[in-house]
Amino acid sequence: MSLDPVIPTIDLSSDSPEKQAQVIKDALGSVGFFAVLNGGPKVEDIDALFEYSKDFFALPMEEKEKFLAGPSGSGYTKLLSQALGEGKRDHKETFSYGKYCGIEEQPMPNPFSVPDTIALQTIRRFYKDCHEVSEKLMELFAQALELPEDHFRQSHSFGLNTAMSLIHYPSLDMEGKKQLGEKDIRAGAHRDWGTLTLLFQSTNPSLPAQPGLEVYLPKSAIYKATKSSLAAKTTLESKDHNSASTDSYYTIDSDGYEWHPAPVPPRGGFLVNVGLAMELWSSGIYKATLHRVGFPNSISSHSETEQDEKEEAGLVDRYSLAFFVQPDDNVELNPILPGGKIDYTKKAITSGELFNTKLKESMDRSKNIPIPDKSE
Ligand SMILES: O=C(O)CCC(=O)C(=O)O
Ligand SMILES: [Fe+2]
Repeated sequence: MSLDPVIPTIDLSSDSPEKQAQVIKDALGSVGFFAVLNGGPKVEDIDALFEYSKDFFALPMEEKEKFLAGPSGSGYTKLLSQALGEGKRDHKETFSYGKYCGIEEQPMPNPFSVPDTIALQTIRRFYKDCHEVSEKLMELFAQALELPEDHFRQSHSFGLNTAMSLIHYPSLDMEGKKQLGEKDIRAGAHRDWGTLTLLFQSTNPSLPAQPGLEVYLPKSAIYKATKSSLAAKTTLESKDHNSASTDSYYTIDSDGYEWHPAPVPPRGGFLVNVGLAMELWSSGIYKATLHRVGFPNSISSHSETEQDEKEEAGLVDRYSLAFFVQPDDNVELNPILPGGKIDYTKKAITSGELFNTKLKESMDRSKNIPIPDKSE
């Protein structure tokens, strides 16, 4: 079963490993994203973490500020303090768990701060399950390139560089919606930096998933994969291509790329994409694809219920959870030569150098973007 004609799906419980590796190879060689079903963390843990996330972000600012992220990025990051893409700050706040300071030592907010509580057990189990399924995926990444199965996996120590991030994209009220600027964005267009990212959305009925993630793809990849390409093309061409870049799913630019809406996997499923470290490591065979989270379109007259209308108008908060897998700092990202051998002859960039370069770039970028004052 595929959730989307363009972004393929693997089923970890029923597809053979050969099929999984083949689907992954095709997906990462073209669109850079795929969906995973029936593997990974427990559904109840995913549901619980989204509840904790909602409670944490609802706390007063002075509480959240007690956990402000330091240089490692672990902890709380305020609304509009990051700019993943060019030109605008991201309309999101995050709480990042793990990376550098170690998951055992990190100061944690309630209810994670009390030893041996269910909350702490849940977040630790979730982190461990994500790590384990990432290891399995890295084995498949290697298998698909006919490399030894531990080629990528062995460079990722448990709990060291990998971080999970609770992400909250607050809703806008009607006034905020009216003031939405052309470039306003929930997460600016970017490529991830690491090996791979697992992306979860809440499918807990009490906190419904929100669309908004879009992947920037060559039209050829989309048309090849879409069975009724003619029907798709008609839809695309009927859009106003000059409208704001964050404004629509399927925006086409002059290079023949489109923003393709990512599917929301069903309960327990998640999306996977690769970052720049994996792109370098695989000599570009696996693609780190540009993606972003936009505000939904303006209110549609087709909305059936008040809730639909609010969702479409961006009046509902969006929560997501990302597990960013990053190789250990000293790992050299030696690329693969044609024929499958690894090129050890040149000094390759290390994972730590790559991460620090990207971190500095994003910090410099956000410093140069003024904080918007919507009251003006
Ligand atoms: O929230 C999402 O769906 C995507 C977030 C993302 O791409 C990121 O934080 O790197
Ligand atoms: Fe991302």
